[in-house]
Amino acid sequence: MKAFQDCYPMKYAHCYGCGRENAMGLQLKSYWNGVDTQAHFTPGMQYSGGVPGHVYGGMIASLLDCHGTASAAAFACRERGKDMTQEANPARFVTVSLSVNFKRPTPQGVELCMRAQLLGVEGRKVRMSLCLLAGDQVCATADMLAIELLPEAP
Ligand SMILES: CCCCCCCCCCCC(=O)SCCNC(=O)CCNC(=O)[C@H](O)C(C)(C)COP(=O)(O)OP(=O)(O)OC[C@H]1O[C@@H](n2cnc3c(N)ncnc32)[C@H](O)[C@@H]1OP(=O)(O)O
Repeated sequence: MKAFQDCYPMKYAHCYGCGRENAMGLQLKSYWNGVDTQAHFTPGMQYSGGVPGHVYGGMIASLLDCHGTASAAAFACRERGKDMTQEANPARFVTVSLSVNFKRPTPQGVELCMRAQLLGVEGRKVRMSLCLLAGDQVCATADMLAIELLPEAP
């Protein structure tokens, strides 16, 4: 299965969190999971928060952010009757609003799962509900609004 991020046009494939062209980045990969989407990632031990053994909150937000923008593109394509992974030049979305609710400490050394659920598509705007799990524990949830870049965007 092809990851959404592997379909990004080259000029938008340099994101620290999910760009396939960023060798120093996290290179997050997102996929369909039924009608929703998901991604998996295990942060390195250097991404600790204030207490050893727990993941830094900025990393949690980054994982939700990058899974969200990729999911926005996939959801919007689907709403338009297309499959993002079959598109030569799919739309690229960016985050304009991300509200993270940290529910409980996120353990280190565990594979994390990020999921996105579509709330609605309105023109260039995609609203989603996201969550981050460690095993079956929901550690964080988020509401996100992503906007489709115009073709003339830099
Ligand atoms: C980034 C460069 C490439 C970068 C490409 C790299 C992609 C990497 C993505 C990785 C994930 C990220 O971290 S993204 C990085 C963090 N995000 C950013 O840097 C985004 C910064 N913002 C922008 O560049 C701009 O605001 C855009 C491109 C998103 C939108 O500008 P625009 O194209 O001129 O569109 P604009 O008319 O302003 O807005 C379109 C519609 O969205 C609504 N809208 C706009 N902002 C908001 C908002 N904060 N909250 C609610 N609604 C909003 C407007 O009311 C309007 O609704 P209506 O009137 O139509 O109803």
